[in-house]
Amino acid sequence: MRDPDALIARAGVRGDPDRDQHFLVDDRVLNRLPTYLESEALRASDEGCEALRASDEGCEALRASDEKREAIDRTHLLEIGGGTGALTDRLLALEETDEVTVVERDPDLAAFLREEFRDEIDAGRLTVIEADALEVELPDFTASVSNLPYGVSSEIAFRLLPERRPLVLMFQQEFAERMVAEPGTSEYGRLSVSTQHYADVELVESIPKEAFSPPPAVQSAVVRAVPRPPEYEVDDEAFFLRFVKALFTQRRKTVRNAIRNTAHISGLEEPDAVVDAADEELLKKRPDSVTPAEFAELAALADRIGERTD
Ligand SMILES: C[S@@+](CC[C@H](N)C(=O)[O-])C[C@H]1O[C@@H](n2cnc3c(N)ncnc32)[C@H](O)[C@@H]1O
Repeated sequence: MRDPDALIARAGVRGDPDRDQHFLVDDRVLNRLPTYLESEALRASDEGCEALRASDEGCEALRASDEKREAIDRTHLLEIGGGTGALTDRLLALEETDEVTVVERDPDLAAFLREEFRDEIDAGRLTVIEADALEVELPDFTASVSNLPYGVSSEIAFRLLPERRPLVLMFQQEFAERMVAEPGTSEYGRLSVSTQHYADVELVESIPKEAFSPPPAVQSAVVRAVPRPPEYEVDDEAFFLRFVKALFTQRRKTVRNAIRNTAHISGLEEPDAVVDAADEELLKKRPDSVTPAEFAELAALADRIGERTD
């Protein structure tokens, strides 16, 4: 494996925090990141699963995870923000990976990646795209592992999640906690509902600042997202997400008042008609204790009888 500090030295750069450049320099973290495309039990088995095998429950989990491993297609990995290529190198080393595509906005870093990985590019295993990840046409990737530029991590995540591919993404810790939060917690909000609409998400590891050069201001965390259909029906996804956004602008209010007060955001002409028809128990709740399925139920009702303006 290429040494991350040596890559930075060869590139002759210093990460610029103003351009979201915090390079991973901890080998153990770099080596672990691609393994999050596998389940916990499987990773444990790779690290020596004797203890796991000793318990029936563990062996059951191991069998289940073997099935999951089959299901995750790692043939074409996408990395957003290649930097000096330390993670790229680990992705290229994966047995099942035929192809890696890296998107890097910084022209100097993109040029360095092309030089450093010339053999892999010539072999057709690596493509370096110099572009803004918010604008580039995404390739037909099967999964993504990325240490995201924090300034635009939300926008990038919501470009990737609708692609419905397995994702292993690094975020700021607090953002990651909000993505995976459960109803009834202080972290639960629009971000949790929107994220969990697309995937089962899990915060798999917190990463200290010292794992990066230069260190960011706050701790980071890795989120694994495995796509699945939501457990509820949504006819109009854009309206569902807008309705959730609207209600969470009033997270301290009851759902009843939140529906009435946010018609300018949700686009409902007749919010009172929705309130009159909705379940009383649900109307008494506050948005931060409403489950995604309950939001979907309310959004479907609003869509049917709320007379949308759009
Ligand atoms: C946190 S660093 C990660 C670098 C490398 N993958 C690593 O783990 O060491 C984020 C990288 O994204 C790049 N970047 C910042 N904004 C970007 C954007 N909008 N589109 C693509 N790349 C971007 C930065 O230049 C930087 O190289």
